[in-house]
This record gives sequence, structure tokens and C-alpha cells, in this order.
Amino acid sequence: MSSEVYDCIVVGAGIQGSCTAYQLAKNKQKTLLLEQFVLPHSRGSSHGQTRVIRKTYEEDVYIQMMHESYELWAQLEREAGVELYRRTRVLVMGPENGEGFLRLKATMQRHKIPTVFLEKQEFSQHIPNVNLADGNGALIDTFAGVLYADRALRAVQRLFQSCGGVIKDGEKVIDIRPGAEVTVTTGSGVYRGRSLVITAGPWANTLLTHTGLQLPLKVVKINVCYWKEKIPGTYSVSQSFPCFIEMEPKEGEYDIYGLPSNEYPGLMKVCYHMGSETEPDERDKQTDRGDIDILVRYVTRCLPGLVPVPAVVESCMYTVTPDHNFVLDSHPTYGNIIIGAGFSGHGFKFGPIIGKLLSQLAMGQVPSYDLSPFRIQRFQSHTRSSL
Ligand SMILES: Cc1cc2nc3c(=O)[nH]c(=O)nc-3n(C[C@H](O)[C@H](O)[C@H](O)COP(=O)(O)OP(=O)(O)OC[C@H]3O[C@@H](n4cnc5c(N)ncnc54)[C@H](O)[C@@H]3O)c2cc1C
Ligand SMILES: O=C(O)[C@@H]1CCCCN1
Repeated sequence: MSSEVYDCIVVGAGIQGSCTAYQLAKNKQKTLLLEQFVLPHSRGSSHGQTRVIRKTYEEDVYIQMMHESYELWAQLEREAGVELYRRTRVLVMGPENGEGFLRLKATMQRHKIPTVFLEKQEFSQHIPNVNLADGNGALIDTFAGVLYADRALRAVQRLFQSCGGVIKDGEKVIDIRPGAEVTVTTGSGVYRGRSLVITAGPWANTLLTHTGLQLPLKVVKINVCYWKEKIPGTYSVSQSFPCFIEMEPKEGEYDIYGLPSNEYPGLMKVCYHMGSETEPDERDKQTDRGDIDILVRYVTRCLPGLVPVPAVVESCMYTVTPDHNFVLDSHPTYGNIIIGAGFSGHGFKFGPIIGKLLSQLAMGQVPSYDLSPFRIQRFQSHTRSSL
């Protein structure tokens, strides 16, 4: 075991762990970031070229966090000297008189988010090549857009290293011993830290086993589908086509969302916001395509400019909590172990602010937002503790 003691060890170099490590290093904390795979990799939740960034949330706390997150993304762009965000707008469609759509409308108005509300008769003039379903309303968040995900992850990791942070990749954590100094064992070393942050994405519960805690997290595989434009460019970022979210396309179904064609010319990303349960190490054994059947029907009905058969299918994973809200908290027994988990398929855009909040918890500071919606305690009936 090395005699060196880190102020903080962060396990997991996805977007949340990388942003947390960077915030810690910026705050002069001696920080080690451990990653099981050789970087970069495509086995977790943060890979791929693009993610949606938006303020269209029904809950106040997410909108408040997004105000600061946009600023922190802009700061990262300046620090890294690369473009990470492209403004494209986000179109949200949903049952006009449905609870979710009405709540979203009200929240956007209450927070004075620059929003355009589209009437049915003017819809196709603003958004050609999309069929708005009967009974659906539509709004546009005009500041929303696309984050360049892979590029962002690399930039944050580089910035962390430039502040003196240490990344050890290809080192899987196999044991954690809690204590005033937490001892972390990997396949090739033993490290000690005054605090530990666990941001292990789909593997959160595997790591938490070593601390006697299990959270109610469900890991699902997402089929990331790209669809061919019948006329190349119809839905492209250069034609100012927005990202879109279709809330509750049918009763009991999850949202469907899309991003303008950009990363693969001529192909538009359209995905289903849920998948089938999987073990994170056996992701590719999950071959259920029920979500793709739903998407084929949706593309046929609503996106007539796309060939209704996916041209490319990639894989990614969500780690979903019962209420789809994140877990941002200290361990209930070991106050110097901090957990960031359960990002439920919508955490990327919050990366910089989550990094700030988890670093505040790791440094024993009061977090800058009320984290009660993200506490472990809310799962009381689900949480399994063997302590
Ligand atoms: C298809 C798809 C689309 C999405 N779209 C959006 C979107 O449009 N907008 C948005 O905001 N969010 C979106 N998300 C969600 C967002 O990408 C995730 O919330 C976010 O990437 C989660 O990051 P993470 O750091 O928690 O997890 P991960 O990226 O999975 O990182 C965890 C890391 O921990 C490592 N690790 C695990 N166990 C160990 C161990 N024992 N030792 C060492 N390392 C370990 C893993 O290898 C991994 O690298 C999407 C997600 C998917 C899958
Ligand atoms: O977080 C997001 O913004 C997207 C929206 C739709 C579902 C997937 N995630």
C-alpha cells in the first residue's frame, strides 16, 4: 500500500465522476480518479457523441440547477478551448390537456424560460416534416441544444489532470474498506482517501455492496437508434432542425426523443426513453427489441422523412431510480463516502453542477442546493441495508 493519502478518491470516470474530480482538484484537493476500463470506453452511460441539454423540466429544482449548469458548461468551453454546446432548440410535444404537459408549460412560464408555444395551425410552418398528433400541444425551449458528449468527457478529464489530478484507468475497484481513511483496493493497487465518491453508473450497487448498502436501482439497456433521412439533410442540425421530446406518445409508453442529424451525416437519432433490464457486465446479452418496434411505429406515424427501419443501433445504459430522480447524498453510515447515482437517463446535462454538489459533500461543505429530492432516505421502504 502506498503511504500517500488522497483528500478524495473518486470511483468511476463517467461524466459525473470526471466533473466531480475536476471540481475537487480545482479546490486544491489531492484527488485520484479510478476507472475500471481503459479510457475512452463505450461500456457505461456517458459515451456517444451527443446529449440533449434543456431547461424543459416539470420540477423547479432541475430548472434551478440547469441555470447554473449552462453557465458551468460555458466556463468549461472557455477553459478547454473547445465547443461543447450547440444551440438547436428543443421541441416538446405532448397531450395538450395532459397533466405532464400542463405542468411543464406552467413551470416554464413561472421560471420565465424563453419558450415559444406553437398552435396546431402554425406548427408545420415552424417544424416541417413532423406530424403533430391530434390533441397534442407543442412548445419550444429556445436556448436548448446539443452537448458533444465524448468531447466533453475528454475535456473535463484533461482539465482535471491539468490541475494536478491523477487518473488511473484500467483499474477496477474490487474492495472498499470504510473508515476515517477509506481504503480502496483495485486489481493493481491499494489507495487511501479521506473521502470517497462513488459515481459508478450502472455498477453503483456492485460497489455499494462493500459498504453494506443497496439502492433500488434498475439498470436498463437502451438501443440507440439512428434513422436514415429519405432526403439527406431534412432533419439536420444545419437546417436548424431542433431536438425533440414526445411526451407519452401512447398511454403507458415512455417518452420518445430525437436529435437532429449531425454526428452521422444523413442519419437522425431517435430513441425510446426506456429499455429492458440488464446486468451491466452482460449488456450485449440483452437483445429485446420491443422498444425498436415502438420506434418503428412512431417514425412511420410522425417522422415521414425518415426510412422507418433503424440504420444503426448502438448500446448505452440507464440506471433508473423508482421516481427517476438522482441520488446525491452521503452514505447513511459513513459520512465520508459520497454517492452520485441513479441518473435515470437524464443526467449528462447536469454534469458540471453535479460535480460541484458532490465535491461540496466530499469536502464537508453545505451543498448549494436543497438536495432533499435526491436523498437516499426517500427510498426508506426500498433501501436494503445489511448494517
Ligand atoms: C442512450 C442515452 C441517451 C441519453 N440522453 C441524455 C440526454 O439527452 N441528456 C442528458 O442530460 N442525459 C442523457 N443521458 C443520461 C446520461 O448520459 C447519464 O445520466 C450519465 O452519462 C451518467 O453518468 P455516470 O457518470 O453516472 O455513469 P457512467 O458514464 O456509466 O460512469 C460510471 C463509470 O464508473 C466506472 N466503474 C464502475 N464500476 C467501477 C469499478 N468497480 N472500478 C472502477 N470504475 C468503475 C464505469 O466503468 C464507468 O466508466 C442518456 C443516456 C443514455 C444511455
Ligand atoms: O435528458 C434528456 O434531455 C433526454 C431527453 C429525453 C430522454 C433522454 N434524455
